[in-house]
Amino acid sequence: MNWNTVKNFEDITYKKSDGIARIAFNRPEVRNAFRPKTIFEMYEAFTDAREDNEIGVVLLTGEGPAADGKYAFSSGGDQKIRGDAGYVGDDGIPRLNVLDLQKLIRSMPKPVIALVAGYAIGGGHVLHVICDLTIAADNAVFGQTGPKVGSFDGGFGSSYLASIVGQKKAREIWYLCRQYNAEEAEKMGLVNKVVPVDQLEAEGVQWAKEILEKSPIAIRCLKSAFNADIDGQAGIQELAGNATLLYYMSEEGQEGKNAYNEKRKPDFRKYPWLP
Ligand SMILES: CC(C)(COP(=O)(O)OP(=O)(O)OC[C@H]1O[C@@H](n2cnc3c(N)ncnc32)[C@H](O)[C@@H]1OP(=O)(O)O)[C@@H](O)C(=O)NCCC(=O)NCCSC(=O)CCC(=O)c1ccccc1C(=O)O
Repeated sequence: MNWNTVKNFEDITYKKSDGIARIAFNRPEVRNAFRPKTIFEMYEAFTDAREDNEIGVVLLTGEGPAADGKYAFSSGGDQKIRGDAGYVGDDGIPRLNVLDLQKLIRSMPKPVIALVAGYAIGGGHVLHVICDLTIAADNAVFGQTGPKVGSFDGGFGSSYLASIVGQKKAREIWYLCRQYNAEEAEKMGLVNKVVPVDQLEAEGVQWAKEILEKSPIAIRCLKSAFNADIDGQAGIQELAGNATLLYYMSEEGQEGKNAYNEKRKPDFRKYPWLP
């Protein structure tokens, strides 16, 4: 892929090519742990990818390997800058802003594919769970550490995880804080495919290209439909937003707007009441 850098950030890399955005954690020396700045940069890149009409799929990954040869997707919140009420950045304010990123990935109307090489641990694990699809390298390691380090994710990180791997397995993952290899992850339905680490990006690009051949509106409606059942009112809002979008695009919907602007009564009688 001939990636073009969109913008130079400190904690992430952000590139685009041919309908695909590639966003990566870039703190390999701490296994791509994230601090508030990392998440602000991620949020900016994801927002740009969402707004760009040319982009249909986002790949989320981690730069690596580190100097010691090890890979990481992300090891979660940076414990070295964790204060008494959250992760503390240069402004001294404690935050859990990864929750905003989770919501953006979940609700943006484009598929996000996690490409996991090495560790996907803690809040890093939760982020791959939230992505639409996950492709793992054969060296990938998955797990939650919350109850070991004084943290937990009672939102998507537990309930959505349980809807993927089942209640028993999700409780095992959180209560025992074990690590699972790529083969085990594939067996429990946590990842879509496992490939050799040197083929990870090519595989992700191939999956993205296959999606790009499909109908954008069909894919966005499917994403919100898959989300709707466990996202409550927010899920219904997303799904209904797509119905409104399609209605706006119809002649019937436009008749209402045109009649208002032309100061006349709308003529909806010409549209059928379909069975
Ligand atoms: C990932 C490991 C298993 C890798 O082990 P190993 O290969 O042996 O490497 P190390 O020598 O341990 O690490 C190398 C180097 O990196 C530093 N480092 C690694 N991870 C972190 C980290 N998370 N924070 C800070 N620094 C890290 C490590 O200290 C080493 O540097 P030195 O200079 O040599 O010290 C292993 O590293 C490991 O277990 N890491 C910790 C994993 C972890 O516990 N992560 C935090 C989980 S909690 C969390 O992520 C909360 C997230 C959150 O914000 C949240 C809040 C509210 C609701 C939901 C969430 C959410 O979950 O998203």
